[in-house]
Amino acid sequence: MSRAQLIEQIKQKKSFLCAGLDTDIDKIPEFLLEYPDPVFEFNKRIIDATKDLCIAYKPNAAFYESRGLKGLQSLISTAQYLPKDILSIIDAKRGDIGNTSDNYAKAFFNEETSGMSFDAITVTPYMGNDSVTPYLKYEGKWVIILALTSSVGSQDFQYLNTGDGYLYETVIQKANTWAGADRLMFVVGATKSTEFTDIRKHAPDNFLLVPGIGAQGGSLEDVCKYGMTKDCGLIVNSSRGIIYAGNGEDFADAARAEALKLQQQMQAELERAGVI
Ligand SMILES: O=C(O)c1cc(=O)[nH]c(=O)n1[C@@H]1O[C@H](COP(=O)(O)O)[C@@H](O)[C@H]1O
Repeated sequence: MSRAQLIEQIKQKKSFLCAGLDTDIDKIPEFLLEYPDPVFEFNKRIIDATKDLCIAYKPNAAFYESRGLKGLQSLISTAQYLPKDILSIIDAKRGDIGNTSDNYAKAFFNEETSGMSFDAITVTPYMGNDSVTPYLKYEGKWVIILALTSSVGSQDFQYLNTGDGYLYETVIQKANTWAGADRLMFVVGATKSTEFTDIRKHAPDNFLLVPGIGAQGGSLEDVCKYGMTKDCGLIVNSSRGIIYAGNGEDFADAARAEALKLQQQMQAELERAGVI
């Protein structure tokens, strides 16, 4: 998906909401366990109920890989079911030497070999340039680099002072020499809202994938105040807050109600910033 198509989706839906499909088989409503693939059935109903409100979906690979072959099948079915006009992000947080990254890229971007063709992948920057460029060989696909995460452990490395600012700032500056804002995004946790001003100095045009609202305590209002650009520039994720909003037969309606609340707040922020 191109940057222009992403921005068009945001304007059309008046939303920059990403629903995180962190689907845990132990947390889904019990009646779904009778279906041949309960996790896919859950995802399918969540997608159907929220697709007019979301501009992205982000399955987190861990929740699928932990179930072995069955989990992989749920992920492949989900990847194939996701609407083509909505940004699909595989949250895999990969990072390795070039030929290994080539294979991670094949796994998530090459439908012919793996059955999956996501639009974007989350990548850790620790191994540098040659660990990231293999993903960029795929025309039209996005790399989303971890910059400043929502985790408490972000203090351990990301805030190390390099003598020229924090390490996360170096990550953003360096990565922006590998590709443009039409191919690269950065992950910045919603719990880091005051740092968004700094981040925008290094990444004025990049879209930022922002997890950490809801369950992790980040504020949507602050993220928008410090991080929104004229093109919106934000994709804000909520996983547990949406998908586990309900636990009965009507779980998809409950998920929709939560997504709608977020979309309405997002619409107000987009109007305030003059994006729409
Ligand atoms: O890359 C991510 O998406 C990510 C980065 C980060 O800094 N913090 C973070 O929570 N995430 C992911 O975002 C999702 C957050 O889920 P909830 O806290 O349930 O909304 C999970 O899939 C996390 O793995």
